[in-house]
Amino acid sequence: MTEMRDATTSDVTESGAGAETPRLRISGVGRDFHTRNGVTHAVSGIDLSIQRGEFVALIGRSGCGKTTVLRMVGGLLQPTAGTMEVDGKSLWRDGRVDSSAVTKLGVVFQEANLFPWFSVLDNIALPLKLRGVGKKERRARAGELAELVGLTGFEQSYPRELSGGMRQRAAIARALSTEPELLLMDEPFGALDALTRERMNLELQRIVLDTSSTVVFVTHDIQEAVFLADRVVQMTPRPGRINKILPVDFPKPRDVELQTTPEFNEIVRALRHELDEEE
Ligand SMILES: Nc1ncnc2c1ncn2[C@@H]1O[C@H](COP(=O)(O)OP(=O)(O)OP(=O)(O)O)[C@@H](O)[C@H]1O
Repeated sequence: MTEMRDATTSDVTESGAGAETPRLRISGVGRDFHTRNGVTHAVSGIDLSIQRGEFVALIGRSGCGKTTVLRMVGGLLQPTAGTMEVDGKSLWRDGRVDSSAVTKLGVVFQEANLFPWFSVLDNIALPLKLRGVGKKERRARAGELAELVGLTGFEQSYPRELSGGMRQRAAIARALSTEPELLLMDEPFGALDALTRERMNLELQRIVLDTSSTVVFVTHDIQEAVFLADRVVQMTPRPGRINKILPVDFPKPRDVELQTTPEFNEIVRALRHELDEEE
């Protein structure tokens, strides 16, 4: 039987005595938005610790604050309450984001946000260029990543010449180029067709295992969350809070066949049931 844990108790063991410093620690984090119509409490009281090498998926209904959490972790949005630490160091201090923490992050959002005047290869290589990696090395690395995401033959194309899914794959390759310690992904495969999405899931799993990356992955797709994650965090809206945290203990690497097993589908059903309960 699948065991769901209440969010309130989930962090106790992780932050207990002797535990290693988590890659990411979110404590009591909230974010309000002041609009013409009043205040929106987008998220409130978020507590979550993520260990090195852990893959955590955030799921929940539209508007429950998943993107808001990811943007705060990514240093793009300041929390109005609580603290965030990357490797034990505050991400935000005196209203400013710690630039040394941000360099550890790789970010892939819903839109690819490629530079239109750069080729695919130059887009993928850009973070390496900004870090001073030599031209030959960064082009070789970008070429490998282009192959990895299925863009071989399109290295010299410009973003406008690619489909939406191909642009997104280039954005993923770009985020992976620096082998980030914390990879933040917001529905990165939402625009891809089902087969490409499945392939990207397998490739992402392999890359994450190879690089021991820590990942926070937002998705609407429960199956995708359970396939990829070590823990699935389910949020509820108004204000956005963590409702449940579900460990997924299948060994890795996982094969697509896993998705046909009763054990896998029991976890998917349990999460779907939680989401249905909200209605
Ligand atoms: N810049 C903003 N200004 C005002 N309200 C905002 C802003 N950004 C988000 N919100 C509000 O905060 C809440 C959470 O939004 P958020 O985009 O984080 O949800 P989400 O779970 O990522 O949704 P989706 O699954 O649709 O992407 C929503 O009520 C949204 O309207």
